[in-house]
Amino acid sequence: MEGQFRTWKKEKKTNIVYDDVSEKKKQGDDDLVDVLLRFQDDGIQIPLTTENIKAVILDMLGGGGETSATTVDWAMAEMLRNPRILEKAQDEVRRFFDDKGGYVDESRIHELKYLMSIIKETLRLHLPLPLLLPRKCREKCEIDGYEIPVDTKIIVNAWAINRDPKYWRNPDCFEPERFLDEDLEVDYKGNHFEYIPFGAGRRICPGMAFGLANVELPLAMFLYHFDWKLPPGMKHEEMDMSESFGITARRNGDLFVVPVIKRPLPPPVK
Ligand code: HEM
Repeated sequence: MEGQFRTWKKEKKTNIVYDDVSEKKKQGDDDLVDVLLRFQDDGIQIPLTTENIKAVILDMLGGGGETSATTVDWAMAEMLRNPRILEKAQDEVRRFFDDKGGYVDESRIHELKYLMSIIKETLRLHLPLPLLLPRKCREKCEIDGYEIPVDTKIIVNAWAINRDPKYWRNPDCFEPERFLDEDLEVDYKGNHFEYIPFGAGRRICPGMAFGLANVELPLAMFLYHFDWKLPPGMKHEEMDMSESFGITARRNGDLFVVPVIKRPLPPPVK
């Protein structure tokens, strides 16, 4: 960021940044950085350094962007591979938002039970951080007869847990319906150790609500406004669903799809 800033300075482009900031100030339009800087100025109980602010922004971009984007990509890929699921999800989303004048927004999005179950199933099979994050053990403990000394680095294989046949019927199949079953009460909050896409306990992902919103809204919009087709010659049952290794477990290769507009954006409300 600082490098970019220097380049801008050389090119005398910093005015763009300052103009934008002062324009926003005029409009009283605060973003996250404005709020954090205000906390810094006002002096809260815990001092907030500029380094802290930079770290928060880095966490937001690093932790938040790739994880949500990977989830949207996997959900779309799974639906395209399973046209029955895609059609059922589109029916639900279109019925719901047609009644609201064609505006897809977040209010009451959680009433879309089938879409929510697709997202849950996507995060069961394709959790973006399959090994969560490495942690250090603070106290000596014993797990399954193994003694774990203090300071041992712990890696939790959440990928394997989320596919364990002891807890999941047809564990490797993409079956969103399993989450509609009222007997299967699992949520994201780390209360059910057989399902931990966001981790669990005091180090559970702090961006969970934001991350889910970043997945729910784009998917609802994609499904509502467009029909989706695979490029000519590609068969849905032949799609490559293998994973690659990186910051997150993305699909191997990019997803190529052909969107067909079905419901254009309605004119803005005056
Ligand atoms: C679908 C979206 C997301 C998924 C699946 C996800 C998943 C995870 C997982 C599995 C962990 C490790 C938890 C553990 O070790 O027990 C984690 C940690 C973290 N996540 Fe997320 N995350 C998502 C979105 C976000 C967003 C949007 C943000 C920020 C805006 C974020 C910020 C963080 C941070 C800062 C940590 C480290 C927390 C700590 O070490 O105490 N995540 N996330």
